Amino acid sequence: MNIIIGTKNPAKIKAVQAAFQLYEAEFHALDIPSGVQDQPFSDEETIKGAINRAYGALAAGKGEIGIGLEGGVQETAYGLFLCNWGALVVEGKPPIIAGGARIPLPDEVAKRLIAGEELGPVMEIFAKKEDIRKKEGAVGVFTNGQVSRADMFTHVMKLLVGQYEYQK
Ligand SMILES: O=P(O)(O)OP(=O)(O)OP(=O)(O)OC[C@H]1O[C@@H](n2cnc3c(O)ncnc32)[C@H](O)[C@@H]1O
Ligand SMILES: [Mg+2]
Repeated sequence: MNIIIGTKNPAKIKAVQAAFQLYEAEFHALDIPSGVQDQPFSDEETIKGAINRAYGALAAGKGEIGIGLEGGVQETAYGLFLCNWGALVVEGKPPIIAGGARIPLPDEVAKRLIAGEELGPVMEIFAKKEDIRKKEGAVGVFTNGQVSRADMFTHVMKLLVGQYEYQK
């Protein structure tokens, strides 16, 4: 089975591979645009980005399954929360969707995003480290390394693969 992943971000690729580890699968990672803002600002926009990437991946690569994983933020009465969504698509069927764990962002980070900056670069300044989005992620930084971005996306991927198996 060929699985086309709509990103080259290693934290996301690792999560896809982990969730399909019992499958005889070949993975192909392609840079696919999300079709939404670089910094999605709601669950709905983030879901749309994940679905767009999953269908984009399926269309661009020759495979049976397309995967889209997208990170965003959602405003709430309790602050700006990280949100992450995934989509698994198979030709001719509606997308399978799953969401990831969420935590509030510190005010200092939230303010910069509300002012129009992107989380990736803001995290590099905040944590004084490069490539956080490809490694532990904001979720890893703000949970003291307890849950990395790959861990969080692995959970999303298990929710997707589990639904895919149930619906088969
Ligand atoms: O290459 P792609 O797949 O696009 O990976 P990405 O890291 O840009 O991830 P997203 O597009 O899904 O994330 C949307 C934005 O949020 C940032 N972001 C999301 N989650 C993050 C995290 O855990 N740590 C740091 N930046 C994050 C990311 O850099 C983007 O600015
Ligand atoms: Mg991106």
